[in-house]
Amino acid sequence: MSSAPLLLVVAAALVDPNGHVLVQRRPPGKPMADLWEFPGGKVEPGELPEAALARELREELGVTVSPAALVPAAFASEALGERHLLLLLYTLRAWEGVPESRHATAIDWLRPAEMRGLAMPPADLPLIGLLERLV
Ligand SMILES: Nc1nc2c([nH]c(=O)n2[C@@H]2O[C@H](COP(=O)(O)OP(=O)(O)OP(=O)(O)O)[C@@H](O)[C@H]2O)c(=O)[nH]1
Repeated sequence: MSSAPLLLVVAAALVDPNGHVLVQRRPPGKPMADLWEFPGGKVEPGELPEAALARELREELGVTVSPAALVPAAFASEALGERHLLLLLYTLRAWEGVPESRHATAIDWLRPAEMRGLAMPPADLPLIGLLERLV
């Protein structure tokens, strides 16, 4: 049986009242540079997933989020180099502040169907179809 250390990543689909979802473009110099992704990041040791995601959304977008507002939506499980990525995707419909790109080179609001034309990490591709049904 093969084994690889798990990398636990949390990400959010911020959904606006028109059913558009925020995506952001990864900056150059990071793995998967220039691909579009959902905001989020790694869960640090000892951190709860929802607290980690609220922290990432504050750092990356400058918004304040209640962990209780994060609704589990879907997950992806995908080999990532020598590790194995477990990506937990939440939906979020309420936050405080106006999202701005503090880390990403760009942000955009798209319907899930419109994401099919975007360059996104392989783990995200199956999540688009799931989001289409949820948003
Ligand atoms: N945030 C996010 N990460 C994703 C997505 N899809 C996906 O494969 N990943 C991968 O999950 C990992 C998350 O790492 P990250 O670099 O965003 O995490 P982080 O903010 O904690 O980064 P840091 O190490 O610079 O502090 C990366 O390998 C990234 O490519 C996604 O939609 N959103």
